[in-house]
Amino acid sequence: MKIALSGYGKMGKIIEQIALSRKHEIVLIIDKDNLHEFTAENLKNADVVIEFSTPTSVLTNIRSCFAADVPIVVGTTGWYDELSNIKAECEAGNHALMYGTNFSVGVNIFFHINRLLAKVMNNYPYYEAQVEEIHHTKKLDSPSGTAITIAEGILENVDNKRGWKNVLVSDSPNADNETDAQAEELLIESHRIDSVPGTHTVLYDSDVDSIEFKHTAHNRNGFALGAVLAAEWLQHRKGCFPVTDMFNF
Ligand SMILES: NC(=O)C1=CN([C@@H]2O[C@H](COP(=O)(O)OP(=O)(O)OC[C@H]3O[C@@H](n4cnc5c(N)ncnc54)[C@H](OP(=O)(O)O)[C@@H]3O)[C@@H](O)[C@H]2O)C=CC1
Ligand SMILES: O=C(O)C1=N[C@H](C(=O)O)C[C@H](O)C1
Repeated sequence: MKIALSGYGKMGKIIEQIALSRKHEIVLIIDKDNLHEFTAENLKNADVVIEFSTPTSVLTNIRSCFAADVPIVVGTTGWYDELSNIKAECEAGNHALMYGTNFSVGVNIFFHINRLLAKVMNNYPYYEAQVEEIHHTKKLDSPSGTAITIAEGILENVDNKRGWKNVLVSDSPNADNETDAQAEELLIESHRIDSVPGTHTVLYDSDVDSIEFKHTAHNRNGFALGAVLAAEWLQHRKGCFPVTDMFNF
């Protein structure tokens, strides 16, 4: 498969290595310094684009792929307010797009079990639910896209929470990390610590005990492999697909 990379940062570079190891070819690499090469003419050489750039550039890049009618796998987070518009444009133009806050197989298993666990916990409302995410200090968005997906999985299955509220916790000893979250809001606590690839925890806390459900990424390889698997899955399809469509849970 001929792959174009949109975004050649931490993820783009690992995706390149994994794609090559799976015998794919990288035919175009777009990053901030060569955006003028993101043209329909250049995209003609690609079977699929894998997009891991920034929340402010992703929408333009998706639309460039639609204009060139090349399938696109979007890993970039922080743009989901626009998802319904992008879905409509994708379907109206008969294009192909797969999106996901997290492409790793382990996290997608976690998403599935998180929903099942929330269904069980709905019978025990004296457990207070909370989501916690820890990422590296270079991360641009907060909360993480993954934490939002986890929160949505809980909110769809419990009756005592309506919407989520994020607090970006400073780990400095003098910080005031108070939150004005209402009882019916699900709290998502974000922490930024040097070089953490991504840790997500769901907590259910009561007066007598707590239950913790946690996913820890040891590195970025799982995200990158998932993105390449998504490109292989999407290549000959049309439509707008969430990454969950790739799994049979
Ligand atoms: N869905 C998933 O499984 C995962 C999603 N992510 C998400 O992927 C995104 C990228 O993550 P990561 O690689 O760590 O971030 P990086 O900051 O390391 O990489 C982003 C790259 O995109 C470049 N860039 C800036 N503007 C454009 C543009 N207009 N078009 C193309 N590229 C551009 C940046 O250049 P410059 O640095 O010069 O600005 C940078 O090289 C984030 O949104 C992150 O949350 C990350 C991991 C897994
Ligand atoms: O920016 C990152 O690094 C990550 N972003 C994704 C997110 O926002 O959930 C996925 C992963 O956790 C790493």
